[in-house]
Amino acid sequence: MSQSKPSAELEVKAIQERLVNALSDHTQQPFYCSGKLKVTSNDLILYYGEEEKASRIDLSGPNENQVKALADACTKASFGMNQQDILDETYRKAGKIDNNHFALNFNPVATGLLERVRGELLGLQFEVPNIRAELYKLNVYGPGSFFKSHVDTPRGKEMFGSLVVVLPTSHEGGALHLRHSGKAFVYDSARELSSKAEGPSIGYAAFYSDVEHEVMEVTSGYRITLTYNLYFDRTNPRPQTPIRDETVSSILSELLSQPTFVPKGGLVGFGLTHKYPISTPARERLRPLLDCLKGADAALLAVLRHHGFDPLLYAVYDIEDAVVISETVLNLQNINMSYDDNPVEEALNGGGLLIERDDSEYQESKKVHPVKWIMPTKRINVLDTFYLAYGNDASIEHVYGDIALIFRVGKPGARMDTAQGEEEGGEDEDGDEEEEDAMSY
Ligand SMILES: O=C(O)CCC(=O)C(=O)O
Ligand SMILES: [Fe+2]
Repeated sequence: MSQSKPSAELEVKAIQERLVNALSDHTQQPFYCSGKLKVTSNDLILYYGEEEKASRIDLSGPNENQVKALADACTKASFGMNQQDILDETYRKAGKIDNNHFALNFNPVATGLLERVRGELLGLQFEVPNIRAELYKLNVYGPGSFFKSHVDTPRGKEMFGSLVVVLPTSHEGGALHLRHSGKAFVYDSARELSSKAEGPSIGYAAFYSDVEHEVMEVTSGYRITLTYNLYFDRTNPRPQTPIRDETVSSILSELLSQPTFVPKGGLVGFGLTHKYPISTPARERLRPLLDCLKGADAALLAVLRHHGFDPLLYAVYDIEDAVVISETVLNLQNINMSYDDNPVEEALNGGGLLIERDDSEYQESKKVHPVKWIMPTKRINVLDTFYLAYGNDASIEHVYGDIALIFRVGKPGARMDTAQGEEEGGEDEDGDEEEEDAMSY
């Protein structure tokens, strides 16, 4: 039965690796879905205009003059940069009509498109939440139009993605390039819609909000799109008993049964696969985002809860020689970096918990609460805190941040006994109270 220490450690490492691989199977789950949907000509009648008298165009077979008139009725589309609305045709060249100035019969619920996106994008292996789509804009990409690489500006915590509907007007070019976690996909709407043999169809692509995307230049014709923001729908609650992932679950059990895995009890952390919208200004609690996790992250949460753990979301900050985690977003911009200030202390006073410090004095004083990382998180640099460079619209409400799911385990054999769990650093009588505060919900 007894294992020598090095081989026990190797075994723990191997189990951890298997756990990461099982979770990355979920990451293989597509970050997008796309396709073609048959519609009726009635779905494609568009009315638009800002004045009393609206124009009408049948997008299932418009003539050139009609499309040109629609393009002329558009205003220039802007994009968000550093929380400002910017008009810059070297970055985005396209026309737009805001959703109060047009009406189209097409309905993503009635046509079954939303249900299709829900199944294809959110997957069927585990809890699939209800979703709703909010019409955002109509865009016209004429010859020479494009939209360079960006991520869409999140509008609220429940927003998890975007849906682009491409209407069946002839065009060439204008392919949508999608990139996420080192993977790329191209949705070529021109090709998707080139065959009109089966009657009118629309093309669609839906993707998670943290997916970088780009519309290549339209070389001829007009690419006309509707964009929708996709939200989790809280008014229709998610199922109470999430379907958990058996493989991830059994590897986690195996890991927790290893006596050399977090032998004194302590914190265990997983960096998340997706990015999530974080409210600004700071001090926003991250906990409500637990209901909005996507893909592999949602699968992980379901498994941890099934095991009886109650993980929380933390922002992870690199500050000087320390790493601090916080359950609220820290207002790091207010932390003055001048030499007589102590930014680490300030972060800790602001509710942070110290998890690493390259200072032996600290290690000895047991103020460090180490996290055993199963999946490392992308660390946030103190100077560029949660920050959005390019979006599709300016927003001061939400920006994207990297966060981690962290939970406490007890000693081997008593993993759920977290109240008596000691830090890896050793016994800590008075430190416990302080740490309970920081970890309290
Ligand atoms: O038209 C598309 O395919 C994407 C448009 C887009 O990225 C946006 O409007 O933010
Ligand atoms: Fe976009």
